[in-house]
Amino acid sequence: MEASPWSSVNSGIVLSLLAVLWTVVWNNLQSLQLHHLLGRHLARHARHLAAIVDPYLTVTVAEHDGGRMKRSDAYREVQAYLHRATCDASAGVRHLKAEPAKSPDAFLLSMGDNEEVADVFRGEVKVWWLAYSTPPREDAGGGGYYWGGRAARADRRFYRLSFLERDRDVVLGEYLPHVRREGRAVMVKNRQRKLFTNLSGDNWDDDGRWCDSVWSHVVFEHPKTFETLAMDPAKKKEIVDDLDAFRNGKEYYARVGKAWKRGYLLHGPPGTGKSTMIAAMANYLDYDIYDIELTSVRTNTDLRKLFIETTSKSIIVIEDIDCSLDLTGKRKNKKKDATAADGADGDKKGSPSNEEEEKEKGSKVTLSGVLNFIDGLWSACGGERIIVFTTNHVKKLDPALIRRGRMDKHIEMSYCCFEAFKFLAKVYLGVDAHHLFDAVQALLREVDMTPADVAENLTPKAAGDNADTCLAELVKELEKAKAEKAQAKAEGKGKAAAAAEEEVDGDDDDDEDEE
Ligand SMILES: Nc1ncnc2c1ncn2[C@@H]1O[C@H](COP(=O)(O)OP(=O)(O)OP(=O)(O)O)[C@@H](O)[C@H]1O
Ligand SMILES: [Mg+2]
Repeated sequence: MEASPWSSVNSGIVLSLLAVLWTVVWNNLQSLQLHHLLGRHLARHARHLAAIVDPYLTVTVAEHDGGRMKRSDAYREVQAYLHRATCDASAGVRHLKAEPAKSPDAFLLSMGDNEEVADVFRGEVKVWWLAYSTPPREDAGGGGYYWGGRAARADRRFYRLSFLERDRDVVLGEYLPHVRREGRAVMVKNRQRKLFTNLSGDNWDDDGRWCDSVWSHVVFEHPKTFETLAMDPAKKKEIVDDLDAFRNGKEYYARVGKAWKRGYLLHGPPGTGKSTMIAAMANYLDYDIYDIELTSVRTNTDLRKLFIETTSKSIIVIEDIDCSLDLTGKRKNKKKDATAADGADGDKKGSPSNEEEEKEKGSKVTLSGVLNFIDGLWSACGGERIIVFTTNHVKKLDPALIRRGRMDKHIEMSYCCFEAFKFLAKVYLGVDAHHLFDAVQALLREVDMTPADVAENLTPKAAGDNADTCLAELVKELEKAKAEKAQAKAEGKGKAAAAAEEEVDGDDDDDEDEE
């Protein structure tokens, strides 16, 4: 049957009328700001319908983009960028999420799920940001795209940007880079320094969600700065200058083709300020600290994972590296095993002993794992990282571990010198000079006392304590230490003499036996 010519004319008219009607309704919706009254939900659907006559484009920013182990920087930057718009009452956001900000009393607020805010760029380009989440992927039972898998089992979160097709070039070419730049600036302003540890595998992430990050953290609030760190002023200046050169060295490192990282080895007796120096460095540079407990790292692969999850502008610390693992031994064993395995007989010589098998059950991190960690290919990821090792026994360490290029700067933290003492006296007691200073200077030449012990003696303990009493106490302690040293020396001499005498006697006996 042939269709009536009227029917096509009629349907054409009806469609045109509907389009006109819709345009009128939509314009009124916007001008009357009805979408506040009707609710965000309705407005969103209205916009989708409007796309029929004036199409919209969208850009989605995922919290974890495919295969990424870390949270996407872009997502965090968008979140930070939208902070102000989110808090603006006129935006009408009703459900907010809060996370700690830099100041102890403040929060960084962001949109809750299904909330939307509008933004205007250059006064003419209007865009809309929607926050939403989707349930976890079906296959997110185990490892997932994030280690351990628990993060993969959490809801997946996104921001969706909608804009008119006619604004495509401005939004993609200018607006989005603007959002990232501004977001980064907000993040820097609100940044709280953090102290990370690998001791616990589980923790709450920045958005208050439980996740399987290899790091857990607390806010880093150590009060020590270079202003309160006692050491030879020239040495201190050298370190501060070195840190400045590193921080400002992005172009230099790129020019010479080196990864933007620097290794420091802090060595010296207990209580000489190695850990304190790390805190002062972090405060000076405004970097996070990642404190690695190496004995809790099971394999070299886990060590690499730890490294990948560290962020730029951070200090990665391994304290007491000599005690952490038998790093020197491992390398030698490996060589020995390899030699044995290569040998023609290839029998029991190459197989590890029971004792070694026991050891293998614990941490399997090897020296080569640590060397790779410091300057392997992975270590170049991210940039702007300082790696610090501390040790009380520098001679115990494998030379490969601390050679220049890996540990670029070796800093010896020594017993308290007179300069450091004067510094502590100023900080703790507020005095630049005192009649007991000469006595302290003379005693410090003869006795080794750590800055930690000097500081302890200079700390007022009772209500009436002042510079006189504290300095007198310090002199007393130094004299006591001097006497003990003299006694130990005398006893040592006595023992050595006795041993020598015994040896002579023994020799006589041997002679007798021989006879
Ligand atoms: N150079 C210093 N200036 C100011 N205070 C210091 C200094 N050295 C140590 N102290 C004080 O002594 C205490 C112990 O210092 P710290 O923990 O840094 O020593 P360390 O060298 O790391 O010791 P260890 O080898 O046992 O880890 C700290 O509380 C710190 O305040
Ligand atoms: Mg320490």
